[in-house]
Amino acid sequence: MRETTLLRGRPLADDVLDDVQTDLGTLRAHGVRPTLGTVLMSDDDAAVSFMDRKHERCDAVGVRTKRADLSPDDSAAALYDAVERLATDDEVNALFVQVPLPDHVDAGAVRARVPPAKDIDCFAPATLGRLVAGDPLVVPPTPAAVLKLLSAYDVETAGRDVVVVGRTTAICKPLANLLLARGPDGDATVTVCHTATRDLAAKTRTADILVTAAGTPRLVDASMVSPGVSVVDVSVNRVPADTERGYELVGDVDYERVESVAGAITPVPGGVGPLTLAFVLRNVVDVTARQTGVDVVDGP
Ligand SMILES: Nc1nc(=O)c2c([nH]1)NC[C@@H]1CN(c3ccc(C(=O)N[C@@H](CCC(=O)O)C(=O)O)cc3)C=[N+]21
Repeated sequence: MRETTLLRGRPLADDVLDDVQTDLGTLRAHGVRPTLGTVLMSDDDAAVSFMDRKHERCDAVGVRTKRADLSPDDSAAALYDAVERLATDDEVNALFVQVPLPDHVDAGAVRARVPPAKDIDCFAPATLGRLVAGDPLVVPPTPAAVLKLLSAYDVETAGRDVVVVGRTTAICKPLANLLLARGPDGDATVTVCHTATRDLAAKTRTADILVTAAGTPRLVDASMVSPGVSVVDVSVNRVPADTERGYELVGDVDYERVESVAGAITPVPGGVGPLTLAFVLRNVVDVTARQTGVDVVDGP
């Protein structure tokens, strides 16, 4: 009987957070306590909950936070102001703008206001550009989580065919570029699929490694993958269900059916999600260390 490897994110997240704690201790010894500024412009339950979780995590490890929450009906100018305030606040080391933003705001105008030195998500054009150029200042939390899962479970990327389903600037574009880069965690042949892709199944079947970040429950069924594929399901979709919370969390992959075909697969929840959160903290520590000139273990 072939065993499918479960690509669990939680134990890896604990390891990342252990290092973060060590490095926060080092920063404290130098009189530095990082502050994360966050911006949210959504009243979607999942978006608010992700933001709450980030702040809880920061509180738990002693990272200060400044939180700007806006209503999706607020003006674009109110958003630019909120970003500008955190960008120019000397107490704020790290800045995180949660996406998606409402359609009536110019995302480019928001990106332009994020100082590269405070950027933990490659949200500013300069930090995303550096990543694409092969010289990243930071690696965004979700792509970092995907690469960590692959390397920790010895899923080789070099020379292998990776199919990414989704084309977001926050996740898929940086991830595809990192997988494409020369060197460890890279050297892959990368195909990026999206809503206009013809015959998605024909593409996903070519994958040695399939990464889904489309936000569409049950998009990928067992007929769409080849035996032995390593599946990293990034999406954490809430679907209505007869549970206490009124919903359950599922990825883009039909887990029950695909699991029996795959060689390795992430659980949802408990896969990429917890590790993403840990890398938010990792990046807060790294940008703070860089700004203050303190050497930390995993620093830049
Ligand atoms: N600029 C930006 N960067 C992001 O990385 C980003 C974003 N915007 N917007 C919103 C989405 C959502 N997201 C999640 C991260 C972790 C969990 C997570 O930890 N999920 C747990 C379960 C959570 C639960 O139980 O509700 C898990 O997968 O095990 C969920 C969702 C990051 N996002």
